[in-house]
Amino acid sequence: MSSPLLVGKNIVKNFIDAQRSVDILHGVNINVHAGETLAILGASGSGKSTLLHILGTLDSPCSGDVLFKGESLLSLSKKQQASFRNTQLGFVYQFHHLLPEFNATENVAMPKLIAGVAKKEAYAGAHELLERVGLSHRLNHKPHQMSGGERQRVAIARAMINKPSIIMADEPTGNLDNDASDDILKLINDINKADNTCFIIVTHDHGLANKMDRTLTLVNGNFMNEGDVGK
Ligand SMILES: Nc1ncnc2c1ncn2[C@@H]1O[C@H](COP(=O)(O)OP(=O)(O)OP(=O)(O)O)[C@@H](O)[C@H]1O
Repeated sequence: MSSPLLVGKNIVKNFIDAQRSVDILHGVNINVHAGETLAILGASGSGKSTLLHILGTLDSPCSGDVLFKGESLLSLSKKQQASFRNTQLGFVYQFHHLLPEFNATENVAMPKLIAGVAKKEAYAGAHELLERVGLSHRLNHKPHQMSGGERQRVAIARAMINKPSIIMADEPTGNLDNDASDDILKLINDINKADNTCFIIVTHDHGLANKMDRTLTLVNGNFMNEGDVGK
């Protein structure tokens, strides 16, 4: 078995709530392999989003470590973590988080512009991806001029623009009807097969989860099937 791309090691997370410590993650271990699709399930409040944020360096654990290709991400400076996120990760959220005043092309190009790529090249890349997600007729539309499913496809195109090895998605179909959810699922599978992009998806949607290579369920701060180390 190849060594994992991303490892969460003994991740512990507590929040202080009304002066009382609330334990969310109790030493979670997870190995994620290049090119796999993984769903994280669990009841509301079980810590799925918290774990995803920790794996994506958007939040810090109280103890434990996160390794990417064997290197600790927690020992990086905030600036290095931001650069890691920009180049290696893509994020997709339930409510797309597109910038409302920018059109689809500009939203998709944004991570490239932030990485210092010239506008012409960034926009060309954005057009190519928007075409790939079936939105070549929506290049100049702003988020409010698009349907929920279209907005989510723009968010996926934005997550792909810097060719990340991992896309992390938090309830990517949470706000969509069945047809739009099926389109997103198909898109995720197409991208995974074509580019070998790994997907880590937090979801309540068992239909979506069951189409992933692997599902892990958080219960009482740990995975029910802990020890499952992936393909
Ligand atoms: N910044 C914070 N301060 C205090 N408590 C927090 C904070 N962030 C999350 N929590 C708590 O941690 C628990 C886990 O939250 P999290 O959002 O990770 O759960 P989840 O499994 O993703 O839930 P859902 O499925 O409802 O989105 C919740 O009880 C939440 O209230």
